[in-house]
Amino acid sequence: MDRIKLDYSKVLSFVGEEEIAVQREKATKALKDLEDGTCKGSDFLGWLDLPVHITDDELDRISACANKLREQTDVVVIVGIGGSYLGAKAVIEAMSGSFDAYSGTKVVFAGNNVSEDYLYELQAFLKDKKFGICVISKSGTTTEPAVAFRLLKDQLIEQEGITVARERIVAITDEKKGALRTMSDREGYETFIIPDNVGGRYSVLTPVGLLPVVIAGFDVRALVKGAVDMRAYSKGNGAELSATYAAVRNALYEKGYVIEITVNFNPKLHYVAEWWKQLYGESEGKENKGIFPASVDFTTDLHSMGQYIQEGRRNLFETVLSIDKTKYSLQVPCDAHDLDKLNYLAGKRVDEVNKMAELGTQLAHVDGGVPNIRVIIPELTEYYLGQLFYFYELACGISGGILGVNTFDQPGVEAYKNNMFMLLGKPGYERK
Ligand SMILES: O=P(O)(O)OC[C@H]1O[C@H](O)[C@H](O)[C@@H](O)[C@@H]1O
Repeated sequence: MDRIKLDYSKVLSFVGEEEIAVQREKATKALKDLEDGTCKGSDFLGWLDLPVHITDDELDRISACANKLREQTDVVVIVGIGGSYLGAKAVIEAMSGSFDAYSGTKVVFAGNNVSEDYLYELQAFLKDKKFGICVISKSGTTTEPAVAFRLLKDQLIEQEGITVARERIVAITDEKKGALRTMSDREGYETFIIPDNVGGRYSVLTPVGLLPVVIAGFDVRALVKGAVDMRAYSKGNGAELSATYAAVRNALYEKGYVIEITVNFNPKLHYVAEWWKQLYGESEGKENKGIFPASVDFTTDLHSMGQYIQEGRRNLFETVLSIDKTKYSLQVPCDAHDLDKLNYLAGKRVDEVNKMAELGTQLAHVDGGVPNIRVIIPELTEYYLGQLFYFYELACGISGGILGVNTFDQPGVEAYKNNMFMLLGKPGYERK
């Protein structure tokens, strides 16, 4: 098997190797603190060895539950928000055919917003369908999934009766605490546990990510294997991969490049970037510090955001998720009249056009003052996604350590919740 690679040659005209070396030294220390369990937030380091500890028995149980739901239903609604949906969504979007949604997919998502129209339309879509619910919440008390779950549970009971509804609901939550745990125990739902020492945004390789991926029909064992291999690699010299990414981005940050845009040239990676945004945004954005994580889909956004990136304020850098090999092959056809003047491309692979767009964009943006990192992914498969997740998780742990923050908490997320609870009249929040 190949491995994902990093190319940071196109940052070297913006930061010198000696500046990166300073950050590299900090990265080495941050990595050691992670491995020794002496970093800030060390109660949440369960993700470090998580892939290695996933047993065949656990995967069998996940598969059995997923297969049962697949057999009994036409649609499964994955209810969750933030870390309780983005990892699964990232894998499912990356692995699904682009038009699967139109031919009837097995998995839909809810509980990641409180849009009345979205929920209404979802309920209308599920009417008269055989559906199941996979409700995911580590805390078991998050408002968005709780509201969606209440609505969907009622609908399921109404459509199927209480006994069938109970069989079609699976909950992924804390082992002991939270409203979802209490409800699951009381109703007798099948449950899977999110370990205490794994935070939501680091939970993609727990049942939180794994169960929905199997429900959607993808190869979870390959996903785990990719992460296991990356973990094994990072125990030796391979830690360089994550440490280097962390060091380079911090060297750029020190020079005023405070926005990192993750770029893809394949729309299937859109939600990988969304997952990455939560991972880095919640981990680093605190104490008035941190790189702001943004993302764009190219070439689509070259026709909109491209202008700003090329010529706007020079405080951003790009990290391109570059896929080496496409799954399929398609050539630009020759046209006898050539009215569109495209015959110069005739016979070329569409991917060659895409690759030249990628290279052309990189050169233009570097010329325009935007440092460029490339994360090279051999192929878009579950295996390499597993590698990519672990690479980014480890790099985030290191990067937060370099920055000096507690990478594993998210105290700032509570502020809006408290206001919303007060405004909605939740008991106990009046005085706030
Ligand atoms: O899994 P839950 O407890 O429902 O949390 C879902 C998400 O919402 C929270 O507010 C946090 O900001 C996220 O880190 C978390 O992933």
